[in-house]
Amino acid sequence: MKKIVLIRHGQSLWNLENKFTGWTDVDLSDNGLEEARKAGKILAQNGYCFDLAYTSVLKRSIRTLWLVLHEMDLMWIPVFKCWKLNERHYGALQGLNKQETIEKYGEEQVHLWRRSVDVRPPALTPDDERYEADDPKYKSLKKGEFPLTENLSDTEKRVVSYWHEKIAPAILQGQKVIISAHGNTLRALIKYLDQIPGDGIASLNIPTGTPLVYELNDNLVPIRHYYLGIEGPIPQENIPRHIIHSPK
Ligand SMILES: O=C(O)[C@H](O)COP(=O)(O)O
Repeated sequence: MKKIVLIRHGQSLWNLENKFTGWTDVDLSDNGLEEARKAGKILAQNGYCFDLAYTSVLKRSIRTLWLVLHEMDLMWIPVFKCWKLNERHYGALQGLNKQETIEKYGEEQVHLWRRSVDVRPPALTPDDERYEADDPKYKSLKKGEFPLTENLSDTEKRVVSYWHEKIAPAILQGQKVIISAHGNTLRALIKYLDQIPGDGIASLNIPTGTPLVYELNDNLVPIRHYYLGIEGPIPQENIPRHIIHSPK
């Protein structure tokens, strides 16, 4: 049996301000910093240890990982950063307030943009200042690879390609792995691992800064999964389809 830990970054400054973030490189709020430290403590208290870590190139997930590893005294382990673990690109919604966007376009449209698997938010244009293809953190992207917007399926393709290229081979070699990433990146990975069809993933929201453990069989098929450190009943919207229980 293999065990991996997924963690969505702690609360970011734009989570706090209720703004669409996507690839905007926003840092953690004070609460997010604290969530990340708490996650590290909980993992250490529960006897977890990692050989390798994976994260995006966005500072909210990198800093979350740093704080987790710091609390676990594991800052020395190799950390691999890849844009393929970035949050879903939110196109021209990036920077807009989610509530104001609902007031302007209606609840139904915004829900489709946020949670539909195949609807893309309005695209950025390459002359938009939010189009950051020249940022050095993206110099490894091939021409045309930098997204102007993404739906969850687009995100799933890049996340799953990285899973097969890098993460799965490491797990199969027996490495203990943590992945610090983003709400929609983790929804996409869970959709793939649990083979959740179509919009079966629409109602899943991953809480910030909360370790989600996946136990996998030798073929990397999920056996069960559970959160660490949630006190009280777990809200239904936080529970991936096959969740069984949260251990004490
Ligand atoms: O990019 C964002 O705005 C958030 O990290 C995820 O937002 P969502 O819950 O609206 O998909």
